[in-house]
Amino acid sequence: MVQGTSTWDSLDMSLYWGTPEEKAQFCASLLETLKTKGVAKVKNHGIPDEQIRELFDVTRKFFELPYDEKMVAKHPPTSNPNRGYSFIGQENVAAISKYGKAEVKTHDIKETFDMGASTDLLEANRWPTPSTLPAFRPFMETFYTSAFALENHLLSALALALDISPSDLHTMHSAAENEFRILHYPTVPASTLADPTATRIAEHTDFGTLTLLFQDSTGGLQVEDQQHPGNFHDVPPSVSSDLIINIGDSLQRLTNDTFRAACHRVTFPAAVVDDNGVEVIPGRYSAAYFAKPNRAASLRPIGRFVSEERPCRYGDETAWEWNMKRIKALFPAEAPAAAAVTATVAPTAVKV
Ligand SMILES: O=C(O)CCC(=O)C(=O)O
Ligand SMILES: [Fe+2]
Repeated sequence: MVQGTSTWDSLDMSLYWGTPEEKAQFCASLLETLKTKGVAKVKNHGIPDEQIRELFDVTRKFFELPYDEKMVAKHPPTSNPNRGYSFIGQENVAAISKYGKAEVKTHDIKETFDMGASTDLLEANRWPTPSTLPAFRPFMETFYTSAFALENHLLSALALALDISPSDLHTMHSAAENEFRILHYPTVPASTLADPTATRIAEHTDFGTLTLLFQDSTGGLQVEDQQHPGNFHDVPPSVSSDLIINIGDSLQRLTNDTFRAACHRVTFPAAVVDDNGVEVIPGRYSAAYFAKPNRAASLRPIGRFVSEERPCRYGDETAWEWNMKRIKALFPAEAPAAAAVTATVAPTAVKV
């Protein structure tokens, strides 16, 4: 596979809150970028820089907690409910690469924490002991709310550009049955690069509508070129407050392939020499908010995207059925012993 760079100019979302002409201009460029690339970078999206700085601060503090404390909020050994802390090796995305058909089975070296809406009655969130990190839960809940508001603006922007009713998309996403995940890819010895099965996160598409992603300045995120499949381009970490938007499977289905889900992965950046003169691959933090249709919503393509020339390509599956099908394989039956994998982890400084 070819690796390369690509131009990633950030779209300026302040236009969305400007004059009707400016708004139309932003919506059209968002549509065009997502239609051709499956990914867009956006600045001035309304989530304040200060809140994003705090996001990375809270993320680092959570992952720096002792292992036993993170395990107070532990994710179940199965994919569902997708809530809580997953230790390194617990979830392996290679299992769902190319919809489960990937030839090379890599293993992800990452730890994650997943949560849903505090109003979600089906799946409760799992938190560390409140006294250990008092600011964690309130911050994460507040950020979830900010991300939901931004999701709704982005849905409106796409609806406007597509000339469909924004309220249809809003109704389909009204329950905020989304997931918010923070990720830590730990610092590892440079010798890890010699293992071809080691990676940060294997290539995959996300399952929902849109993913709103923030990354620190370490680098390693890559996305497949939709015009030249098989080629992956770096998504350079310009400013950590820049939002990266990915199209997910559900929006591909709802729009009958007008948008195509962005296949992406996280690879290792170049090794550096640390303060002790040891060659290491620097650690990385990121945060991903997965906006999803309501569980009960059908992913059958919206009528406007179906015509005689473009017959309906997808059936009447609900968002929940699709999610469960995709998520099922993520947690291998035999995850490696947690103690062994955490032993290699050194703290990662946030580089925003
Ligand atoms: O860490 C990243 O930048 C990407 C994470 C990701 O793709 C995911 O969790 O689905
Ligand atoms: Fe992803």
